[in-house]
Amino acid sequence: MSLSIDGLSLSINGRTILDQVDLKVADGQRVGLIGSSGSGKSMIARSVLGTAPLTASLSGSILVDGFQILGSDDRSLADLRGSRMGMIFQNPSTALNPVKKIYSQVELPLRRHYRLSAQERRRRVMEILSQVGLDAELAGSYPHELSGGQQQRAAIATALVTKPRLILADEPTTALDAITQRQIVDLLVSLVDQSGASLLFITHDFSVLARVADYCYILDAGRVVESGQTQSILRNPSSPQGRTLVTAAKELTLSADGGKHEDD
Ligand SMILES: Nc1ncnc2c1ncn2[C@@H]1O[C@H](COP(=O)(O)OP(=O)(O)OP(=O)(O)O)[C@@H](O)[C@H]1O
Repeated sequence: MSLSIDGLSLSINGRTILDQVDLKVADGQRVGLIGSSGSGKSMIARSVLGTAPLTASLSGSILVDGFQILGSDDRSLADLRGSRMGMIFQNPSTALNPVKKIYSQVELPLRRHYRLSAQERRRRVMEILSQVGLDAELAGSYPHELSGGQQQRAAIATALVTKPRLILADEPTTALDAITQRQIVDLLVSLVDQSGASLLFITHDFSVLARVADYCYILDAGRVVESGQTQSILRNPSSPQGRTLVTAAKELTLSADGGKHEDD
């Protein structure tokens, strides 16, 4: 499912938060949105989902598969979110309901948005749990009984159980350790590729982004300051913000390698 954002501006109480943002995700494409903290990345995701703060005033256009999000009624937006768009957030422990077992959380979007028998729902829930690498017996667990990585797998299962055609992932690995981070990123990429869905992946870390997206947009203070092929931006960023983010990713990689460099 394609996403086309054109001239999106958003302000709250007269303060500009997004300024004429243009961003495209083609059907089946994986695109990255990268920027420092507070640059407006989550506000773009919230605008696409139709969940920007009530005090926000928005202008421009957001088309999801040709459907105009801006100005749409709550009912249509809720239907779109529940069935055709999937959202994965940074912190799985806040995305999951602490008093509900994993099975019923993953099942909920199916109950809400599809007319399926209990048996059909069960088949789909167990299928997606297996695809995200969670043992069937964990379906009966509460979120606090799972590790951070398992919680994020459960959150991914909840987001993907309805087979959405557009997935928004907002820093889905930031709360995880480096090894789990890599496993979750690779899992997400393989699930997205298998399903043929489109992905907008939000991060502040180029080393994560490079594993996910061939094309990316750099956001700074609510404006897109650079966009292009991820590898070419990594080699030769043209904006000062791009240079800062690329340098930070290289320093992180170097310290993770104990100071070794690719060319060593
Ligand atoms: N409900 C709100 N009311 C007013 N301002 C808000 C609200 N939510 C976010 N903002 C402001 O909007 C700007 C963009 O925030 P946003 O969360 O989109 O940034 P971000 O790039 O996702 O940051 P991070 O990487 O830290 O999550 C920030 O200056 C933030 O303070």
